[in-house]
Amino acid sequence: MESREHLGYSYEQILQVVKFLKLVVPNFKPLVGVICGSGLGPLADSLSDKIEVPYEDIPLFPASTVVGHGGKLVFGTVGGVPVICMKGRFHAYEGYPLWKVVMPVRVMRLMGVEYLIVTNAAGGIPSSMNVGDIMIIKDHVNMMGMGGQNPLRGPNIEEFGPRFPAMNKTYDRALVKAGLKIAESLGMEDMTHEGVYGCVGGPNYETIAELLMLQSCGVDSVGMSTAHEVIAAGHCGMKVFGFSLITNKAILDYDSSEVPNHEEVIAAAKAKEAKLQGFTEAMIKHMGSLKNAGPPSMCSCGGRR
Ligand SMILES: O=P(O)(O)O[C@H]1O[C@H](CO)[C@@H](O)[C@H]1O
Ligand SMILES: Nc1nc2[nH]cnc2c(=O)[nH]1
Repeated sequence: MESREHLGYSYEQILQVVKFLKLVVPNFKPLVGVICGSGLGPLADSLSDKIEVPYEDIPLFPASTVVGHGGKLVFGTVGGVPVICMKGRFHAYEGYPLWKVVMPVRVMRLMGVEYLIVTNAAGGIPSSMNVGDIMIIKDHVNMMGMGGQNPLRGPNIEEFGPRFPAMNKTYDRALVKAGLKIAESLGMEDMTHEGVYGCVGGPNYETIAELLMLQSCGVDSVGMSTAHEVIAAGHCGMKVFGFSLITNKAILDYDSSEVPNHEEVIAAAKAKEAKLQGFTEAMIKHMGSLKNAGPPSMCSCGGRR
């Protein structure tokens, strides 16, 4: 029979990674997973009792190749809540197949993660969004997925979830509302929006015509990541919360002299480091309080571990 290895890791291979990590952090069961976007690695720095594991030491793990993405898993706690952070994510444009891009999400799930916080740097399309604002993600438009590039392509791993998972409940509504309230309580309401993330393949930034098309599709922030991780997380029954840091304003004017670049993306993230750390910490504590109030009812779309 033809080998199907090129279509993804098997469940056993992912278990192998989990077994390795459980030896490194015995008795550690993370409740919350955090994926740090471009320049957002410092979100992992506020963890207490940190244990850092470089990606290159982890069997089967890809390498981080993008500036502003470290390359380590960080284990620790925030207000007593056990957390695992990906300091550095993987993107399709780095040359990785999407099943490899999302492998760490599945590893997190098997480690015990129930809540996933995805973060990203993104271009802001509405004129009301300014550099340094955050946009809490209520939904996404996955341009890559609609074109057939999906992390769930290939043999379905039933242990994670069903062949045809629903996605309309994937960004947890209660967490979106809690995020808006928490932003307000931290005095961040003027810089906080709620909107739709658009995932494109990259690595080039968008043409003006592409941005106008995304705008007409209801996209508010645009980037080259996140949707894949969210699909994998939804498939295996995690509750997802996400936000974009608006690192640049989408250029919709043919006569503008501005051009987007990765240096401004990293600089915008650096400028908001402390605020974003505070916000993420508060979200993690909130998730911890939900857990203490009772087990989360997992989405019907998966989580059959
Ligand atoms: O989505 P993250 O990883 O935050 O990074 C965003 O910033 C980079 C481009 O500047 C791209 O990788 C884009 O996806
Ligand atoms: N595709 C895309 N990714 C980004 N990451 C940060 N800013 C942008 C942007 O404007 N477009």
